[in-house]
This record gives sequence, structure tokens and C-alpha cells, in this order.
Amino acid sequence: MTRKFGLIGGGIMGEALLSRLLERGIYQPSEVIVSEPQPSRQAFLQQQYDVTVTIDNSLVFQQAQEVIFLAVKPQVFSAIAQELADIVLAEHSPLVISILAGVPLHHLEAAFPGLPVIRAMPNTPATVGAGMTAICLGAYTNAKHQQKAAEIFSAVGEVVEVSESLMDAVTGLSGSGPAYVSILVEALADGGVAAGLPRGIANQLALQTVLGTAQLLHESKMHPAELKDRVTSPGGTTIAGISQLEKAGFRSALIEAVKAATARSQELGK
Ligand SMILES: NC(=O)C1=CN([C@@H]2O[C@H](COP(=O)(O)OP(=O)(O)OC[C@H]3O[C@@H](n4cnc5c(N)ncnc54)[C@H](OP(=O)(O)O)[C@@H]3O)[C@@H](O)[C@H]2O)C=CC1
Ligand SMILES: O=C(O)[C@@H]1CCC=N1
Repeated sequence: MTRKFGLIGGGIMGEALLSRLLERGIYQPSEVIVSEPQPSRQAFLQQQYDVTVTIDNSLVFQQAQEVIFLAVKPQVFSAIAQELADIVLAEHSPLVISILAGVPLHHLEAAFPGLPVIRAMPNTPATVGAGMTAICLGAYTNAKHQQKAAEIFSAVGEVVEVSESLMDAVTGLSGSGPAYVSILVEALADGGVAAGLPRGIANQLALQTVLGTAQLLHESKMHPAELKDRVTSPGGTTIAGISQLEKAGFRSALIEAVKAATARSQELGK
């Protein structure tokens, strides 16, 4: 049986990628093997996607001819590297793609000697095809590997290539960003409830405001400051709200959040 795509770690991000790759026909279920330790998760992945699921990472490593996709927590990376250390791949040289926060190319390349490695940082909107992924290329990659990674991550959203020195900052911004934006949506809705709106309507207003604003910025290519100015009437409601945001350090809180997440990504790679 020829497997092309091996996924190590069938959790949130692994499944997000897998589901879109299958949906897009980039891989057929019979070409995919997934390793996952949790029995209930194994059963779910097998039933939902009709892929081969195993508990054995070495089987994935040995069988996947084209891509080994690492989607485990960074904290289990060294255990997996040890587990796979003695396996020699004689007949194929798969591209290893890692989405592990913080784990640098030189650690990945040491764990998979001689194999082409790409470090990537996607985000959870990948689940609905609206992801943002940054990739950086390892020393043993060529244009074909670059194209393969671009094909995989294009299936779940937009892709940019950056130098590795920027990957921790990418992680702090777009990798972690969906959590910050979710808090923003939740807090906006809470504000609406505080101002007297029923919860359901407040949630709908908050979500559509964030979605619509992002879409408008995206489609118009308008600078965010310009859109802010367009909303803000002299002596009006918006400037009253913005004054409060500035007083509470809203901008600074977001800047510091991205910096803290970047620093944590750097720590995870040590
Ligand atoms: N969540 C996010 O928004 C993003 C996450 N990432 C990165 O993606 C990676 C995965 O994150 P996420 O999907 O959120 O995490 P999850 O915990 O949802 O997924 C990890 C999966 O790996 C499984 N696993 C644990 N140990 C092993 C092992 N030894 N061999 C094989 N599988 C194993 C876990 O099983 P079990 O649950 O039983 O432990 C789990 O199903 C992380 O490195 C993270 O930094 C990158 C971008 C965004
Ligand atoms: O929180 C984390 O560590 C991962 C990496 C980016 C998003 N989630």
C-alpha cells in the first residue's frame, strides 16, 4: 500500500489540515496514514475521514512517501524524535513539515538527518479555509518541496514565506491571533449585554462586526486607520468609545500580547 501523506498528531490543527486536504482531493483517504494515541480520537478520525489510523509513529514515518506532517505539541517533540531516531528510510525521502510552535529548523533537521524540512505556522481559521500560514524552508529543501508546502497550506488559506528569524513573531501574531480576536468578539458582545442588548443579538452583532470589518479591510485594501477615521464622527459616539479604549490601554495590550506570545515561542524552541 502506497501512502503519500503521514500525519503525526491528529488533534485540532492536524484534523483541520487533513479535512481540507481530503476535501480538495490533494490526497485520497487511502493515501493517508495518521498516528494518534487517544483511542476515541483514533476511532473518530477513522470513521470521519476513512483514513488509516495507528498508534505507531514509526509506521507513519516508514510508510508516508511524500510528506510527514508533524502536528503534536512542542513538548512531545523530543520523545517523538527519539522514537524515530533509529529508523533509516532507505527508499524514500519525504518532506517533513512541522507546525510545532517554537521548534526551530536545526532541531527538526537534527531529528530527521538528511531529510528536507519545512517549518510552518498556520492558524485555526485553516479549519474553514481562511487560515494564514507562514513557512520557512530548511537546508535540504528544493523548489518541489516549496511547491508542495505551498499546495498544502493554500488548501487552507493564504501562505507567505518568511525567514526563520521571523517565525516566532508569526506565531505570536497570526498563530495565536485567533484567540485574541475571539476574546475581542466575546468582550464586544458582553459590552452589548451591559448596554442592554439580549445575549443572542449581542453575539450576532459582535461577530458580524468583526467579520464585516475584516472583509471590508481585505477587499478595499484600506488602511485600518482610514476605516477608523471614516467611522468616527466629530463629537460622535465612536470617539467616545475610542477614548475609553485608549484609556484602558487597548492598543498596548494587543502589542504586548503579540510580544509575550513571540517570547514564549522563542522559549519553546530552547
Ligand atoms: N491550536 C492552534 O491554534 C495552533 C497550533 N499549532 C501547533 O500545532 C501543534 C498541535 O497543536 P494542536 O492541534 O492545537 O494540539 P492538539 O493537542 O489538539 O493535537 C496534538 C495531537 O497530538 C497527539 N499526540 C500526543 N502525543 C503524541 C505522540 N507521541 N504521537 C502522536 N500523536 C501524539 C495528541 O493526542 P492526546 O490529546 O491524546 O495527547 C493530540 O491529538 C502544536 O505544536 C502547536 O504549537 C500551530 C498553529 C496553531
Ligand atoms: O498556543 C500555542 O502554543 C499554539 C501555537 C499557536 C497557536 N496555538
